[in-house]
Amino acid sequence: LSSNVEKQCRGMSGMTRYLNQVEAAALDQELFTEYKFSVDQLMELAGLSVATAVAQAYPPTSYSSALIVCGPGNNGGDGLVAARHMALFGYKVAVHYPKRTPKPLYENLLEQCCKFGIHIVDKLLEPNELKNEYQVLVDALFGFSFKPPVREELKPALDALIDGGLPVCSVDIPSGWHVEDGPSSDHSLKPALLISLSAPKLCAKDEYLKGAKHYLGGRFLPPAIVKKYNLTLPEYPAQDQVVQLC
Ligand SMILES: NC(=O)C1=CN([C@@H]2O[C@H](COP(=O)(O)OP(=O)(O)OC[C@H]3O[C@@H](n4cnc5c(N)ncnc54)[C@H](O)[C@@H]3O)[C@@H](O)[C@H]2O)[C@H](O)CC1
Ligand SMILES: [K+]
Repeated sequence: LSSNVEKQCRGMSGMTRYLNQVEAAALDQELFTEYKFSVDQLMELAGLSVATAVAQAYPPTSYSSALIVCGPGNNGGDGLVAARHMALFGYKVAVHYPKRTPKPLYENLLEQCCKFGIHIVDKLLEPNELKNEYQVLVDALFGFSFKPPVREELKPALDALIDGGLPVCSVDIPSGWHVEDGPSSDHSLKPALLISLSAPKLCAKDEYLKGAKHYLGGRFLPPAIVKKYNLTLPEYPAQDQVVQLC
């Protein structure tokens, strides 16, 4: 880390207010009920910011082939959106989406992925073989609604992220981590990059991230929500969709 980034990082962790799980869900709900956003709107901005942060940290010129592991909820939806934008950014993109929720929102996003030439991988390679196909992984398995422990059916997807030996970019929450208490065992996911969406949750504290890069994205919060939740967020540079915290 350059000394500038270190200073910024230390400064951020001192001043940032991290959300707990209940606050993250309440803020999310308020955006839909009080501020009349649709899920699609926010998911598009969230997914675009994920793709942007991944491309800044792991550019397609060096990390040309990406696998995005998507879960059954909105975190997985962010992954499907990010996949499409990453394809536009020049990555060769594959998506693994083992547990699909039958809702038009996700079905449409998946259809768009197919139409953008994204390869849908039904059966994953063994974790030790992933390196032969991909250079970077995106973890869109679980977000702020995750309750440990991971159910059996999604363990292989999580193990691929943990044991793949590739840089993992986690969307909002490193999958398998407690939203507030961070990693639960020595075999927890160790992301190389976390993209917090709208505001960091407690598990994004430096003591848990241990040197991983940390970006904030999801630039869509109404000023009144920032005030109500007493959020202390960094300024996004100019028109950027992401800001690097660490
Ligand atoms: N306000 C924002 O910043 C926005 C964030 N977005 C993203 O949405 C997720 C939260 O989405 P949600 O649908 O509430 O939940 P998850 O995706 O975290 O997961 C729910 C999904 O997972 C299953 N599940 C939960 N626990 C387990 C378990 N132990 N084992 C297996 N499966 C589990 C559960 O059954 C559900 O199916 C947030 O993090 C952001 O990424 C929005 O995109 C936009 C607004
Ligand atoms: K995740």
